[in-house]
Amino acid sequence: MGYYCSQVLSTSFSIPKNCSRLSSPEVSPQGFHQSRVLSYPSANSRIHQATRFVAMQEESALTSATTNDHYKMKVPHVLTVAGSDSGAGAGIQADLKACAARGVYCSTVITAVTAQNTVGVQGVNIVPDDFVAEQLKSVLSDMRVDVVKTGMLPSIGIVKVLHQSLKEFPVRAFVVDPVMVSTSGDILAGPSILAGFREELLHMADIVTPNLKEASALLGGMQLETVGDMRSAAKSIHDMGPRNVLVKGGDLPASLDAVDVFFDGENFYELCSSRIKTRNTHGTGCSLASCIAAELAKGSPMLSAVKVAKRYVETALDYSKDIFIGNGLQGPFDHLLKLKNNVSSSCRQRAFDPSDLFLYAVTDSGMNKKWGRSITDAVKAAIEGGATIIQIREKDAETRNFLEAAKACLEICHSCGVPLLINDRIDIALACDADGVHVGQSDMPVRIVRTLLGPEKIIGVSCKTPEQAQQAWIDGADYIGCGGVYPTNTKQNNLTVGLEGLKTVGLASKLPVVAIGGIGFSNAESVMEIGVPNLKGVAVVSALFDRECVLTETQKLHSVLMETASMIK
Ligand SMILES: Nc1ncnc2c1ncn2[C@@H]1O[C@H](COP(=O)(O)OP(=O)(O)OP(=O)(O)O)[C@@H](O)[C@H]1O
Ligand SMILES: Cc1ncc(CO)c(N)n1
Ligand SMILES: [Mg+2]
Repeated sequence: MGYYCSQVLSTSFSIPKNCSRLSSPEVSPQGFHQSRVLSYPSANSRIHQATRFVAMQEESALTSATTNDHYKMKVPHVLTVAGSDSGAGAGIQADLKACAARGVYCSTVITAVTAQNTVGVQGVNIVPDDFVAEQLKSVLSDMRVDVVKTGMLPSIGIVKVLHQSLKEFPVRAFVVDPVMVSTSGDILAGPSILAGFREELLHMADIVTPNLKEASALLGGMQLETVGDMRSAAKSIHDMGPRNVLVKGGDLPASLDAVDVFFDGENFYELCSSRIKTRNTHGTGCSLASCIAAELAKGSPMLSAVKVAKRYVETALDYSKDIFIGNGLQGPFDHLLKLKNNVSSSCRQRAFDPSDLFLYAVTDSGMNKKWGRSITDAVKAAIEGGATIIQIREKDAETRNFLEAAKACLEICHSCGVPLLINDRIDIALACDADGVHVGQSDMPVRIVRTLLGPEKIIGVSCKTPEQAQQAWIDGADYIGCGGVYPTNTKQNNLTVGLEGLKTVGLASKLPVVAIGGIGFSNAESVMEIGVPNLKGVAVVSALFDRECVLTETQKLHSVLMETASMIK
Protein backbone atom coordinates (compact mmCIF):
# COMPACT_ATOMS: atom_id res chain seq x y z
CA MET A 1 0.00 0.00 0.00
CA GLY A 2 1.22 3.50 -0.61
CA TYR A 3 2.04 5.41 2.50
CA TYR A 4 4.69 7.89 3.40
CA CYS A 5 7.74 6.97 1.41
CA SER A 6 10.34 4.65 2.79
CA GLN A 7 13.70 5.35 1.30
CA VAL A 8 13.86 4.72 -2.41
CA LEU A 9 17.39 5.38 -3.50
CA SER A 10 17.94 7.17 -6.75
CA THR A 11 20.10 5.41 -9.25
CA SER A 12 22.66 6.17 -11.86
CA PHE A 13 19.76 6.51 -14.27
CA SER A 14 18.48 9.99 -14.44
CA ILE A 15 14.99 9.43 -13.15
CA PRO A 16 12.56 12.17 -13.94
CA LYS A 17 10.56 13.22 -10.92
CA ASN A 18 7.34 12.07 -12.48
CA CYS A 19 8.52 8.49 -12.24
CA SER A 20 9.18 8.42 -8.56
CA ARG A 21 5.70 7.41 -7.62
CA LEU A 22 4.71 4.73 -10.04
CA SER A 23 2.05 2.51 -8.65
CA SER A 24 2.58 -1.10 -9.57
CA PRO A 25 -0.12 -3.75 -9.26
CA GLU A 26 1.99 -5.50 -6.60
CA VAL A 27 1.79 -2.55 -4.26
CA SER A 28 -1.83 -1.73 -4.94
CA PRO A 29 -4.20 -2.70 -2.21
CA GLN A 30 -6.41 -5.62 -2.90
CA GLY A 31 -9.68 -4.71 -4.51
CA PHE A 32 -8.46 -1.25 -5.45
CA HIS A 33 -8.74 -0.67 -9.14
CA GLN A 34 -6.01 1.19 -10.91
CA SER A 35 -7.15 4.60 -11.86
CA ARG A 36 -6.50 6.12 -15.20
CA VAL A 37 -4.53 8.78 -13.41
CA LEU A 38 -2.12 6.08 -12.47
CA SER A 39 -1.14 4.98 -15.89
CA TYR A 40 2.36 6.10 -16.51
CA PRO A 41 2.57 8.15 -19.72
CA SER A 42 4.74 5.87 -21.77
CA ALA A 43 8.11 7.41 -22.46
CA ASN A 44 11.37 6.10 -23.73
CA SER A 45 12.47 2.67 -22.57
CA ARG A 46 15.32 3.95 -20.40
CA ILE A 47 12.90 5.92 -18.30
CA HIS A 48 10.64 2.92 -18.23
CA GLN A 49 13.44 0.74 -16.91
CA ALA A 50 14.24 3.28 -14.25
CA THR A 51 10.63 3.41 -13.17
CA ARG A 52 10.42 -0.34 -12.88
CA PHE A 53 13.57 -0.27 -10.81
CA VAL A 54 12.04 2.25 -8.44
CA ALA A 55 8.85 0.20 -8.25
CA MET A 56 10.89 -2.90 -7.45
CA GLN A 57 12.66 -1.09 -4.65
CA GLU A 58 9.34 0.06 -3.29
CA GLU A 59 8.05 -3.47 -3.46
CA SER A 60 11.06 -4.88 -1.69
CA ALA A 61 10.75 -2.17 0.99
CA LEU A 62 7.23 -3.41 1.56
CA THR A 63 8.03 -7.12 1.57
CA SER A 64 10.91 -6.72 4.02
CA ALA A 65 8.45 -5.15 6.41
CA THR A 66 9.69 -6.96 9.47
CA THR A 67 13.24 -5.69 9.13
CA ASN A 68 12.55 -2.20 7.85
CA ASP A 69 11.73 0.31 10.53
CA HIS A 70 10.56 2.88 8.00
CA TYR A 71 7.75 0.58 6.99
CA LYS A 72 6.27 0.73 10.46
CA MET A 73 6.21 4.52 10.26
CA LYS A 74 4.28 4.82 7.01
CA VAL A 75 0.84 6.38 7.18
CA PRO A 76 -1.86 6.71 4.55
CA HIS A 77 -1.73 10.17 3.01
CA VAL A 78 -4.40 12.37 1.43
CA LEU A 79 -3.59 15.67 -0.25
CA THR A 80 -6.47 18.11 -0.30
CA VAL A 81 -6.50 20.86 -2.92
CA ALA A 82 -9.12 23.25 -1.61
CA GLY A 83 -10.02 26.64 -0.17
CA SER A 84 -9.58 27.79 3.39
CA ASP A 85 -12.74 28.47 5.42
CA SER A 86 -11.96 30.93 8.19
CA GLY A 87 -14.90 29.54 10.17
CA ALA A 88 -13.23 26.12 9.90
CA GLY A 89 -16.42 24.17 9.23
CA ALA A 90 -15.73 23.42 5.57
CA GLY A 91 -12.85 23.58 3.11
CA ILE A 92 -9.25 22.81 4.05
CA GLN A 93 -10.06 22.88 7.76
CA ALA A 94 -12.85 20.30 7.42
CA ASP A 95 -10.58 18.12 5.29
CA LEU A 96 -7.80 18.18 7.89
CA LYS A 97 -10.19 17.31 10.68
CA ALA A 98 -11.98 14.56 8.75
CA CYS A 99 -8.67 12.93 7.79
CA ALA A 100 -7.40 13.24 11.36
CA ALA A 101 -10.60 11.66 12.63
CA ARG A 102 -10.08 8.76 10.24
CA GLY A 103 -6.41 8.35 11.17
CA VAL A 104 -4.96 9.55 7.90
CA TYR A 105 -2.26 12.14 7.25
CA CYS A 106 -3.51 15.14 5.29
CA SER A 107 -1.39 17.66 3.42
CA THR A 108 -2.91 20.81 1.97
CA VAL A 109 -2.68 22.90 -1.18
CA ILE A 110 -4.67 26.09 -0.67
CA THR A 111 -6.46 27.47 -3.73
CA ALA A 112 -8.28 30.38 -2.09
CA VAL A 113 -8.67 32.04 1.26
CA THR A 114 -12.25 32.81 2.18
CA ALA A 115 -13.53 35.11 4.88
CA GLN A 116 -16.42 32.94 5.99
CA ASN A 117 -18.52 32.21 9.03
CA THR A 118 -21.84 30.64 9.90
CA VAL A 119 -23.67 33.56 8.26
CA GLY A 120 -22.02 33.26 4.86
CA VAL A 121 -18.98 34.10 2.76
CA GLN A 122 -17.85 37.69 3.22
CA GLY A 123 -14.82 37.60 0.91
CA VAL A 124 -12.71 35.41 -1.34
CA ASN A 125 -9.06 35.82 -2.18
CA ILE A 126 -7.91 33.51 -4.94
CA VAL A 127 -4.36 32.17 -4.82
CA PRO A 128 -2.48 32.80 -8.12
CA ASP A 129 -2.24 29.76 -10.42
CA ASP A 130 1.53 29.57 -10.32
CA PHE A 131 1.56 29.57 -6.54
CA VAL A 132 -0.98 26.73 -6.46
CA ALA A 133 1.37 24.94 -8.88
CA GLU A 134 4.28 25.57 -6.53
CA GLN A 135 2.40 24.13 -3.55
CA LEU A 136 1.39 21.08 -5.57
CA LYS A 137 4.96 20.47 -6.62
CA SER A 138 6.28 20.89 -3.09
CA VAL A 139 3.97 18.23 -1.73
CA LEU A 140 3.76 15.80 -4.63
CA SER A 141 7.47 15.74 -5.41
CA ASP A 142 8.47 15.01 -1.84
CA MET A 143 5.73 13.34 0.16
CA ARG A 144 4.25 10.11 -0.99
CA VAL A 145 0.62 11.03 -1.53
CA ASP A 146 -1.89 8.19 -1.92
CA VAL A 147 -5.01 10.12 -2.82
CA VAL A 148 -5.67 13.65 -4.05
CA LYS A 149 -9.02 15.19 -3.12
CA THR A 150 -10.26 18.49 -4.51
CA GLY A 151 -12.60 21.07 -3.03
CA MET A 152 -12.92 24.70 -4.06
CA LEU A 153 -11.12 25.25 -7.39
CA PRO A 154 -11.90 28.90 -8.03
CA SER A 155 -10.21 29.54 -11.39
CA ILE A 156 -9.81 27.71 -14.65
CA GLY A 157 -6.05 28.31 -14.36
CA ILE A 158 -5.98 26.35 -11.08
CA VAL A 159 -7.95 23.49 -12.67
CA LYS A 160 -5.38 23.31 -15.48
CA VAL A 161 -2.44 23.45 -13.10
CA LEU A 162 -3.93 20.58 -11.09
CA HIS A 163 -4.50 18.51 -14.23
CA GLN A 164 -0.85 19.03 -15.21
CA SER A 165 0.46 18.14 -11.75
CA LEU A 166 -1.52 14.91 -11.63
CA LYS A 167 -0.10 13.90 -14.98
CA GLU A 168 3.36 14.65 -13.69
CA PHE A 169 2.89 13.04 -10.28
CA PRO A 170 0.36 10.22 -10.59
CA VAL A 171 -1.42 9.13 -7.43
CA ARG A 172 -3.43 6.06 -6.54
CA ALA A 173 -6.83 7.72 -6.55
CA PHE A 174 -8.39 11.07 -7.35
CA VAL A 175 -11.54 12.31 -5.60
CA VAL A 176 -13.31 15.35 -7.06
CA ASP A 177 -15.81 17.28 -4.95
CA PRO A 178 -17.03 19.83 -7.50
CA VAL A 179 -17.58 22.66 -5.01
CA MET A 180 -19.48 25.56 -6.55
CA VAL A 181 -21.87 27.18 -4.15
CA SER A 182 -21.72 27.29 -0.37
CA THR A 183 -24.88 26.26 1.45
CA SER A 184 -25.34 29.92 2.35
CA GLY A 185 -25.76 30.48 -1.42
CA ASP A 186 -22.43 32.20 -2.02
CA ILE A 187 -20.56 31.40 -5.25
CA LEU A 188 -17.24 29.63 -4.61
CA ALA A 189 -16.47 28.72 -8.23
CA GLY A 190 -18.16 30.42 -11.19
CA PRO A 191 -19.81 28.75 -14.21
CA SER A 192 -16.58 29.04 -16.21
CA ILE A 193 -15.15 26.28 -14.01
CA LEU A 194 -17.77 23.84 -15.28
CA ALA A 195 -15.96 23.50 -18.59
CA GLY A 196 -12.71 22.96 -16.65
CA PHE A 197 -14.27 20.14 -14.65
CA ARG A 198 -15.67 18.51 -17.76
CA GLU A 199 -12.55 18.88 -19.89
CA GLU A 200 -9.68 18.57 -17.44
CA LEU A 201 -10.72 16.69 -14.33
CA LEU A 202 -13.76 14.45 -14.57
CA HIS A 203 -12.18 11.89 -16.87
CA MET A 204 -9.30 11.55 -14.39
CA ALA A 205 -11.55 11.14 -11.37
CA ASP A 206 -12.10 7.89 -9.52
CA ILE A 207 -15.16 9.48 -7.98
CA VAL A 208 -16.98 12.78 -8.27
CA THR A 209 -19.31 13.87 -5.48
CA PRO A 210 -21.71 16.67 -6.55
CA ASN A 211 -24.56 17.84 -4.35
CA LEU A 212 -27.91 18.46 -6.04
CA LYS A 213 -27.07 21.99 -7.22
CA GLU A 214 -23.65 20.98 -8.49
CA ALA A 215 -25.01 17.95 -10.33
CA SER A 216 -27.61 20.19 -11.91
CA ALA A 217 -24.96 22.73 -12.94
CA LEU A 218 -22.75 20.04 -14.47
CA LEU A 219 -25.73 18.91 -16.50
CA GLY A 220 -26.59 22.35 -17.81
CA GLY A 221 -29.30 23.19 -15.31
CA MET A 222 -31.33 19.98 -15.23
CA GLN A 223 -33.95 20.02 -12.42
CA LEU A 224 -33.15 17.53 -9.65
CA GLU A 225 -35.84 16.97 -7.06
CA THR A 226 -36.29 13.26 -6.51
CA VAL A 227 -34.14 10.20 -5.96
CA GLY A 228 -35.13 9.19 -9.50
CA ASP A 229 -33.70 12.47 -10.80
CA MET A 230 -30.52 11.79 -8.85
CA ARG A 231 -30.15 8.43 -10.56
CA SER A 232 -30.47 9.98 -14.04
CA ALA A 233 -28.00 12.69 -13.07
CA ALA A 234 -25.50 10.13 -11.76
CA LYS A 235 -25.68 8.26 -15.04
CA SER A 236 -25.26 11.39 -17.18
CA ILE A 237 -22.31 12.59 -15.09
CA HIS A 238 -20.76 9.14 -15.35
CA ASP A 239 -20.82 9.59 -19.12
CA MET A 240 -18.46 12.54 -18.64
CA GLY A 241 -15.70 10.14 -17.63
CA PRO A 242 -15.38 9.59 -13.88
CA ARG A 243 -15.25 5.96 -12.75
CA ASN A 244 -17.84 6.49 -10.02
CA VAL A 245 -20.41 9.15 -9.20
CA LEU A 246 -22.03 10.00 -5.88
CA VAL A 247 -24.92 12.45 -6.10
CA LYS A 248 -25.48 13.72 -2.56
CA GLY A 249 -28.96 14.32 -1.28
CA GLY A 250 -28.28 16.58 1.68
CA ASP A 251 -30.40 19.24 -0.03
CA LEU A 252 -33.42 17.01 -0.64
CA PRO A 253 -36.51 18.17 1.28
CA ALA A 254 -35.89 17.93 5.01
CA SER A 255 -38.77 15.49 5.43
CA LEU A 256 -36.84 12.79 3.59
CA ASP A 257 -34.00 10.55 4.78
CA ALA A 258 -30.49 11.63 3.76
CA VAL A 259 -30.24 9.64 0.52
CA ASP A 260 -27.18 9.65 -1.74
CA VAL A 261 -27.08 7.88 -5.09
CA PHE A 262 -23.91 6.01 -5.99
CA PHE A 263 -23.30 4.79 -9.52
CA ASP A 264 -20.26 2.77 -10.58
CA GLY A 265 -21.10 2.54 -14.26
CA GLU A 266 -23.04 -0.68 -13.83
CA ASN A 267 -25.05 -0.57 -10.66
CA PHE A 268 -26.91 2.07 -8.72
CA TYR A 269 -26.87 2.08 -4.93
CA GLU A 270 -29.18 4.25 -2.85
CA LEU A 271 -27.27 4.95 0.32
CA CYS A 272 -29.71 5.91 3.03
CA SER A 273 -29.19 7.29 6.49
CA SER A 274 -31.50 8.97 8.91
CA ARG A 275 -31.63 12.74 8.50
CA ILE A 276 -30.21 14.30 11.64
CA LYS A 277 -32.21 17.27 12.86
CA THR A 278 -29.50 19.86 13.30
CA ARG A 279 -28.37 23.25 12.05
CA ASN A 280 -24.76 22.02 12.08
CA THR A 281 -24.43 20.75 8.52
CA HIS A 282 -21.90 23.26 7.20
CA GLY A 283 -19.05 21.33 5.58
CA THR A 284 -20.74 17.93 5.33
CA GLY A 285 -19.83 17.67 1.64
CA CYS A 286 -16.13 18.48 2.14
CA SER A 287 -15.94 16.09 5.05
CA LEU A 288 -17.68 13.30 3.17
CA ALA A 289 -15.27 13.60 0.23
CA SER A 290 -12.25 13.76 2.56
CA CYS A 291 -13.40 10.71 4.41
CA ILE A 292 -13.86 8.84 1.13
CA ALA A 293 -10.31 9.87 0.20
CA ALA A 294 -9.02 8.78 3.61
CA GLU A 295 -10.60 5.35 3.34
CA LEU A 296 -9.24 4.93 -0.20
CA ALA A 297 -5.80 5.89 1.09
CA LYS A 298 -6.08 3.10 3.65
CA GLY A 299 -6.83 0.68 0.83
CA SER A 300 -10.61 0.33 0.89
CA PRO A 301 -12.52 -0.48 -2.29
CA MET A 302 -14.63 2.45 -3.51
CA LEU A 303 -18.11 1.40 -2.37
CA SER A 304 -16.89 0.53 1.13
CA ALA A 305 -15.08 3.87 1.33
CA VAL A 306 -18.27 5.73 0.41
CA LYS A 307 -20.37 3.78 2.91
CA VAL A 308 -17.90 4.38 5.74
CA ALA A 309 -17.76 8.07 4.86
CA LYS A 310 -21.52 8.42 4.91
CA ARG A 311 -21.73 6.65 8.26
CA TYR A 312 -18.97 8.92 9.58
CA VAL A 313 -20.81 12.10 8.58
CA GLU A 314 -24.08 10.83 10.00
CA THR A 315 -22.43 9.87 13.30
CA ALA A 316 -20.60 13.17 13.59
CA LEU A 317 -23.78 15.16 12.82
CA ASP A 318 -25.74 13.19 15.38
CA TYR A 319 -23.02 13.53 17.98
CA SER A 320 -22.77 17.28 17.55
CA LYS A 321 -26.37 18.11 16.70
CA ASP A 322 -26.73 20.35 19.74
CA ILE A 323 -23.39 22.17 19.80
CA PHE A 324 -23.67 25.85 19.08
CA ILE A 325 -20.94 27.76 17.27
CA GLY A 326 -21.67 31.05 15.51
CA ASN A 327 -24.93 32.90 15.13
CA GLY A 328 -25.72 32.17 11.49
CA LEU A 329 -28.14 29.68 10.00
CA GLN A 330 -25.69 26.84 9.47
CA GLY A 331 -23.09 25.86 12.03
CA PRO A 332 -20.07 23.56 11.84
CA PHE A 333 -20.17 20.07 13.30
CA ASP A 334 -17.60 18.31 15.42
CA HIS A 335 -15.40 16.12 13.24
CA LEU A 336 -13.44 14.64 16.10
CA LEU A 337 -16.48 13.75 18.21
CA LYS A 338 -14.75 15.33 21.15
CA LEU A 339 -16.13 18.80 21.82
CA LYS A 340 -19.25 17.61 23.58
CA ASN A 341 -17.47 15.45 26.14
CA ASN A 342 -14.47 17.63 26.58
CA VAL A 343 -16.45 20.66 27.52
CA SER A 344 -17.33 18.93 30.75
CA SER A 345 -14.23 16.82 31.25
CA SER A 346 -11.75 19.61 30.54
CA CYS A 347 -13.39 21.61 33.31
CA ARG A 348 -13.10 18.70 35.68
CA GLN A 349 -9.71 17.31 34.92
CA ARG A 350 -7.00 19.17 36.74
CA ALA A 351 -3.28 18.79 36.18
CA PHE A 352 -1.54 16.19 38.29
CA ASP A 353 0.03 17.65 41.43
CA PRO A 354 2.61 15.37 43.11
CA SER A 355 1.39 16.53 46.51
CA ASP A 356 -1.84 14.62 45.73
CA LEU A 357 0.16 11.49 46.65
CA PHE A 358 0.39 12.60 50.31
CA LEU A 359 -2.29 10.26 51.63
CA TYR A 360 -3.19 7.85 48.91
CA ALA A 361 -6.14 5.60 49.77
CA VAL A 362 -6.54 2.34 47.83
CA THR A 363 -9.91 0.66 48.27
CA ASP A 364 -10.31 -3.09 48.58
CA SER A 365 -13.67 -4.67 47.77
CA GLY A 366 -13.06 -7.69 50.03
CA MET A 367 -12.36 -5.51 53.06
CA ASN A 368 -15.36 -3.28 52.47
CA LYS A 369 -17.56 -6.35 52.17
CA LYS A 370 -16.10 -7.78 55.37
CA TRP A 371 -16.95 -4.62 57.28
CA GLY A 372 -20.36 -4.30 55.64
CA ARG A 373 -19.82 -0.95 53.92
CA SER A 374 -20.32 0.15 50.35
CA ILE A 375 -17.40 1.34 48.28
CA THR A 376 -18.87 4.82 48.10
CA ASP A 377 -19.18 5.01 51.89
CA ALA A 378 -15.56 3.88 52.14
CA VAL A 379 -14.43 6.57 49.71
CA LYS A 380 -16.48 9.28 51.44
CA ALA A 381 -15.00 8.39 54.84
CA ALA A 382 -11.44 8.29 53.52
CA ILE A 383 -11.80 11.72 51.92
CA GLU A 384 -13.38 13.13 55.04
CA GLY A 385 -10.46 11.76 57.05
CA GLY A 386 -7.91 13.51 54.83
CA ALA A 387 -7.17 11.21 51.85
CA THR A 388 -5.69 13.30 49.03
CA ILE A 389 -6.16 10.80 46.20
CA ILE A 390 -8.30 7.67 45.79
CA GLN A 391 -7.57 4.54 43.81
CA ILE A 392 -10.36 2.03 43.28
CA ARG A 393 -9.06 -1.50 43.24
CA GLU A 394 -11.76 -4.03 42.45
CA LYS A 395 -10.18 -7.36 41.68
CA ASP A 396 -13.33 -9.47 41.61
CA ALA A 397 -16.13 -7.11 40.61
CA GLU A 398 -18.08 -7.66 37.44
CA THR A 399 -17.39 -4.99 34.84
CA ARG A 400 -20.81 -3.39 34.98
CA ASN A 401 -20.79 -3.17 38.77
CA PHE A 402 -17.24 -1.84 38.73
CA LEU A 403 -18.23 0.86 36.27
CA GLU A 404 -21.25 1.90 38.31
CA ALA A 405 -19.16 2.04 41.49
CA ALA A 406 -16.45 4.03 39.70
CA LYS A 407 -18.97 6.59 38.43
CA ALA A 408 -20.45 7.03 41.89
CA CYS A 409 -16.99 7.40 43.48
CA LEU A 410 -15.94 9.86 40.80
CA GLU A 411 -18.84 12.11 41.67
CA ILE A 412 -17.88 12.07 45.34
CA CYS A 413 -14.19 12.66 44.62
CA HIS A 414 -14.83 15.53 42.25
CA SER A 415 -17.21 17.23 44.60
CA CYS A 416 -14.29 17.29 47.08
CA GLY A 417 -11.54 18.12 44.56
CA VAL A 418 -9.82 14.76 45.06
CA PRO A 419 -8.54 12.84 42.00
CA LEU A 420 -9.79 9.31 41.40
CA LEU A 421 -7.66 6.62 39.77
CA ILE A 422 -8.70 3.15 38.65
CA ASN A 423 -6.50 0.15 39.30
CA ASP A 424 -5.54 -1.83 36.16
CA ARG A 425 -8.75 -1.30 34.20
CA ILE A 426 -8.11 1.20 31.42
CA ASP A 427 -11.53 0.44 29.95
CA ILE A 428 -13.28 1.43 33.18
CA ALA A 429 -11.19 4.59 33.46
CA LEU A 430 -12.13 5.56 29.91
CA ALA A 431 -15.77 4.69 30.34
CA CYS A 432 -16.25 6.79 33.47
CA ASP A 433 -13.70 9.50 32.54
CA ALA A 434 -11.71 8.91 35.72
CA ASP A 435 -8.68 11.09 36.41
CA GLY A 436 -6.30 8.28 35.60
CA VAL A 437 -5.12 4.75 36.27
CA HIS A 438 -2.56 2.84 38.26
CA VAL A 439 -0.96 -0.15 36.53
CA GLY A 440 1.49 -2.86 37.55
CA GLN A 441 4.47 -4.24 35.67
CA SER A 442 2.42 -7.03 34.12
CA ASP A 443 -0.58 -4.88 33.18
CA MET A 444 -0.92 -2.93 29.97
CA PRO A 445 2.36 -1.14 29.12
CA VAL A 446 2.41 2.52 30.20
CA ARG A 447 3.19 3.71 26.67
CA ILE A 448 -0.02 2.15 25.38
CA VAL A 449 -2.01 3.36 28.37
CA ARG A 450 -0.84 6.89 27.59
CA THR A 451 -1.93 6.55 23.98
CA LEU A 452 -5.34 5.32 25.04
CA LEU A 453 -5.94 7.86 27.80
CA GLY A 454 -4.39 10.90 26.16
CA PRO A 455 -1.97 13.46 27.54
CA GLU A 456 -4.00 14.79 30.46
CA LYS A 457 -4.82 11.72 32.50
CA ILE A 458 -2.77 10.61 35.49
CA ILE A 459 -0.84 7.38 35.09
CA GLY A 460 0.92 5.65 37.97
CA VAL A 461 2.98 2.49 37.74
CA SER A 462 4.28 0.07 40.38
CA CYS A 463 8.08 -0.22 40.37
CA LYS A 464 10.50 -2.24 42.46
CA THR A 465 13.77 -1.35 40.74
CA PRO A 466 15.58 1.76 39.49
CA GLU A 467 15.33 0.34 35.94
CA GLN A 468 11.56 0.08 36.17
CA ALA A 469 11.40 3.63 37.55
CA GLN A 470 13.50 4.87 34.65
CA GLN A 471 11.27 3.06 32.16
CA ALA A 472 8.14 4.51 33.75
CA TRP A 473 9.56 7.98 33.24
CA ILE A 474 10.51 7.25 29.61
CA ASP A 475 7.06 5.80 28.91
CA GLY A 476 5.20 8.86 30.15
CA ALA A 477 3.94 7.91 33.62
CA ASP A 478 3.21 10.67 36.16
CA TYR A 479 4.31 8.91 39.34
CA ILE A 480 5.55 5.56 40.56
CA GLY A 481 4.33 3.45 43.45
CA CYS A 482 7.24 1.69 45.16
CA GLY A 483 6.87 -1.36 47.38
CA GLY A 484 5.97 -3.50 49.13
CA VAL A 485 7.88 -1.63 51.73
CA TYR A 486 6.68 -4.01 54.47
CA PRO A 487 5.05 -7.43 54.13
CA THR A 488 1.32 -7.23 53.49
CA ASN A 489 -1.73 -9.46 53.24
CA THR A 490 -3.24 -7.57 50.32
CA LYS A 491 -0.75 -9.00 47.83
CA GLN A 492 0.29 -12.65 47.85
CA ASN A 493 3.86 -13.48 46.79
CA ASN A 494 4.77 -9.83 46.62
CA LEU A 495 8.48 -9.28 47.03
CA THR A 496 9.21 -6.84 49.87
CA VAL A 497 11.75 -4.16 48.99
CA GLY A 498 12.07 -2.74 52.51
CA LEU A 499 13.07 0.80 53.39
CA GLU A 500 16.42 0.26 51.66
CA GLY A 501 14.78 -0.75 48.39
CA LEU A 502 12.41 2.19 48.64
CA LYS A 503 15.34 4.52 49.13
CA THR A 504 17.29 3.11 46.16
CA VAL A 505 14.32 3.31 43.80
CA GLY A 506 13.18 6.66 45.19
CA LEU A 507 16.57 8.29 44.70
CA ALA A 508 16.82 6.93 41.16
CA SER A 509 13.30 7.96 40.18
CA LYS A 510 12.78 11.08 38.12
CA LEU A 511 9.08 10.83 38.92
CA PRO A 512 7.32 11.50 42.22
CA VAL A 513 7.10 8.40 44.39
CA VAL A 514 4.43 7.04 46.69
CA ALA A 515 5.44 4.25 49.07
CA ILE A 516 3.13 1.25 49.38
CA GLY A 517 2.92 -2.04 51.27
CA GLY A 518 2.11 -2.64 54.91
CA ILE A 519 2.16 1.06 55.81
CA GLY A 520 -0.07 2.51 58.55
CA PHE A 521 -0.02 5.25 61.16
CA SER A 522 2.50 3.33 63.32
CA ASN A 523 5.25 3.16 60.66
CA ALA A 524 4.41 6.02 58.26
CA GLU A 525 6.89 8.31 59.99
CA SER A 526 9.86 5.97 59.45
CA VAL A 527 8.90 5.65 55.79
CA MET A 528 8.64 9.38 55.16
CA GLU A 529 11.88 10.08 56.98
CA ILE A 530 14.20 8.07 54.72
CA GLY A 531 15.48 11.20 53.00
CA VAL A 532 14.18 10.84 49.47
CA PRO A 533 13.07 14.21 48.09
CA ASN A 534 10.79 12.60 45.50
CA LEU A 535 8.89 10.58 48.10
CA LYS A 536 5.59 12.45 48.30
CA GLY A 537 3.43 10.20 50.42
CA VAL A 538 2.15 6.81 51.39
CA ALA A 539 -0.44 4.58 49.76
CA VAL A 540 -2.54 2.57 52.16
CA VAL A 541 -5.05 -0.27 51.87
CA SER A 542 -5.53 -2.38 55.03
CA ALA A 543 -4.62 0.31 57.55
CA LEU A 544 -7.65 2.29 56.39
CA PHE A 545 -10.12 -0.21 54.99
CA ASP A 546 -9.53 -3.38 57.02
CA ARG A 547 -10.69 -1.50 60.11
CA GLU A 548 -14.07 -0.75 61.57
CA CYS A 549 -13.94 3.01 61.18
CA VAL A 550 -12.29 4.28 58.00
CA LEU A 551 -12.77 7.91 59.03
CA THR A 552 -10.88 7.54 62.33
CA GLU A 553 -8.04 5.53 60.79
CA THR A 554 -7.57 8.02 57.97
CA GLN A 555 -7.57 10.93 60.42
CA LYS A 556 -4.89 9.21 62.55
CA LEU A 557 -2.68 8.55 59.53
CA HIS A 558 -3.23 12.07 58.25
CA SER A 559 -2.06 13.64 61.50
CA VAL A 560 1.08 11.45 61.62
CA LEU A 561 1.91 12.44 58.04
CA MET A 562 1.35 16.13 58.82
CA GLU A 563 3.63 15.94 61.87
CA THR A 564 6.33 14.15 59.89
CA ALA A 565 6.06 16.66 57.08
CA SER A 566 6.51 19.58 59.48
CA MET A 567 9.56 17.88 61.04
CA ILE A 568 11.16 17.17 57.65
CA LYS A 569 10.75 20.82 56.66
N1 LIG B 1 -29.10 16.40 8.21
C1 LIG B 1 -28.39 15.38 7.73
N2 LIG B 1 -28.41 14.16 8.32
C2 LIG B 1 -27.69 13.14 7.85
N3 LIG B 1 -26.88 13.23 6.78
C3 LIG B 1 -26.82 14.41 6.13
C4 LIG B 1 -27.55 15.55 6.56
N4 LIG B 1 -27.28 16.60 5.74
C5 LIG B 1 -26.39 16.12 4.83
N5 LIG B 1 -26.13 14.81 5.03
C6 LIG B 1 -25.21 13.94 4.30
O1 LIG B 1 -23.97 14.62 4.25
C7 LIG B 1 -23.31 14.33 3.04
C8 LIG B 1 -22.98 15.64 2.31
O2 LIG B 1 -24.11 16.02 1.57
P1 LIG B 1 -24.57 17.49 1.22
O3 LIG B 1 -25.61 17.35 0.17
O4 LIG B 1 -24.92 18.19 2.47
O5 LIG B 1 -23.21 18.07 0.64
P2 LIG B 1 -22.79 19.57 0.34
O6 LIG B 1 -23.98 20.38 -0.03
O7 LIG B 1 -21.71 19.47 -0.64
O8 LIG B 1 -22.22 20.06 1.76
P3 LIG B 1 -21.38 21.40 2.07
O9 LIG B 1 -21.41 22.21 0.84
O10 LIG B 1 -22.07 22.02 3.25
O11 LIG B 1 -20.02 20.95 2.41
C9 LIG B 1 -24.25 13.41 2.28
O12 LIG B 1 -23.89 12.07 2.51
C10 LIG B 1 -25.61 13.72 2.86
O13 LIG B 1 -26.50 12.66 2.71
C1 LIG C 1 -13.59 27.08 1.37
C2 LIG C 1 -14.87 26.31 1.21
N1 LIG C 1 -14.85 25.17 0.52
C3 LIG C 1 -15.98 24.46 0.37
C4 LIG C 1 -17.16 24.91 0.92
C5 LIG C 1 -18.43 24.10 0.70
O1 LIG C 1 -19.00 23.72 1.85
C6 LIG C 1 -17.14 26.11 1.64
N2 LIG C 1 -18.26 26.61 2.20
N3 LIG C 1 -15.98 26.79 1.77
MG1 LIG D 1 -20.38 20.72 -1.21
